[in-house]
Amino acid sequence: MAGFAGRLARCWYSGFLRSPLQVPALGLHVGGPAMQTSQKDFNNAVSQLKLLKEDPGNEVKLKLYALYKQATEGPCNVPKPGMLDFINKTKWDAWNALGSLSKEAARQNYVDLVSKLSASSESPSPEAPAADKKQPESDSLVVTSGDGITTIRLNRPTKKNALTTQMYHDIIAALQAASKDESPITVLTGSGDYFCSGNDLTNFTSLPAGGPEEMARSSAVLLRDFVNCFIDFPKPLVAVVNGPAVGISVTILGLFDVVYATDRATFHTPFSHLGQSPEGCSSYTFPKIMGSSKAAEMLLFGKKLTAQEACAQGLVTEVFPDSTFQKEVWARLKAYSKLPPNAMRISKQIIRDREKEKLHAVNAEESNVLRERWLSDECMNAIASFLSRKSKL
Ligand SMILES: CCCC/C=C/CC(=O)SCCNC(=O)CCNC(=O)[C@H](O)C(C)(C)COP(=O)(O)OP(=O)(O)OC[C@H]1O[C@@H](n2cnc3c(N)ncnc32)[C@H](O)[C@@H]1OP(=O)(O)O
Repeated sequence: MAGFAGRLARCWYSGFLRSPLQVPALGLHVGGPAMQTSQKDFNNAVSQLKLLKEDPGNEVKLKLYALYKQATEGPCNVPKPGMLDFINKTKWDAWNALGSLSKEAARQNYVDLVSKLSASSESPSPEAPAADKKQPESDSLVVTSGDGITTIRLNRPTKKNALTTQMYHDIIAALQAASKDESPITVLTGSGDYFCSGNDLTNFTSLPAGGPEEMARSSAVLLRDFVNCFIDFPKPLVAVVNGPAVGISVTILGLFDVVYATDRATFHTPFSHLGQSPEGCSSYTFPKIMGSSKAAEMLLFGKKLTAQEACAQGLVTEVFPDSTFQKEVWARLKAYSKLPPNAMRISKQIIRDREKEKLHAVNAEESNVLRERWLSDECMNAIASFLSRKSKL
């Protein structure tokens, strides 16, 4: 795993797994023979955890961390980390939530959990779709060309195609390449049941050396560069919205030429819930597309639209039944891709050029405002709450 995704994974692993795996289980007060057995089982479980074939996910890792601390040190006895220290605060919350659970009970729970994980990693669930298992995390973006269409596919179905920092960079590179390639049409779509769940909220957990301010500054630059690519994209750009869309994956739709959606799709911009503010030029494009009060209901109050509502309000071009969505949409796009490419480009240029300067100014302003928002208590609390599994949209 490379780049930011790799750093992020290391960060979570070092946070949640290093203690149970690498710290020897010292300091346990071993009493009678029953407790010795428990101590031995616990040590075995600590070793067994290293052999797991699959990453158990952050929620489970957090549970393991808390039980390990409780089993080895007893009830949480360290000061609560500051609000900006997301990882350590989340870990502290999990440990503290175990209250006065005895060391013995924590050891037992830890052993039970590891044994459950070992059993399920040996016999994978028959219901799990084979495609999911084949998708390595490093292939988070897949770009293909054929039939006159370049397709940029978000490919993190197990995370609902949430956008990692690496993916923003990869999408920028893919759009730059697509703007110069042979295909007359470019498509953005998603793998699995979601189009995209927006910004990956764990992007904010790996603080750079410059601290939260540097994290906010570099994220604002990345956001601005990312959205600029959509503003400047010179060819017909089509969104094939294969499922629910959240956050930035909704706002950028205002910069697409055409948006096709399955009737399963929903469109959700919960910026206030997250202590954030609109991006993707939506503070300008949404009121223009759907009128100011409908836009306000989405951008201020986080109203989630169905595909039909989004279509009625002009954000979506056409809605298709989910059962025929892929077949109908791709057949139509293949036909459109045979139209004269220069005529399509020039028509897009006339439409877009009138707006370009304004869109760049809006993008720069939205990115600056978000830079401040990301440092606010409202935003920090919302992210910490999602990461500690206390909230979901
Ligand atoms: C640098 C540029 C910054 C631009 C800023 C943009 C702003 C935004 O985009 S705001 C929108 C941010 N997105 C969210 O707040 C969505 C958070 N996710 C959810 O509320 C839910 O996951 C869901 C409603 C999207 C789906 O719920 P469901 O029950 O169907 O599935 P889950 O079990 O929750 O998800 C599966 C898996 O995926 C992980 N995940 C989903 N979305 C995100 C996300 N945005 N960031 C990080 N991780 C996400 C979720 O944690 C699960 O992971 P585990 O299996 O490891 O638990």
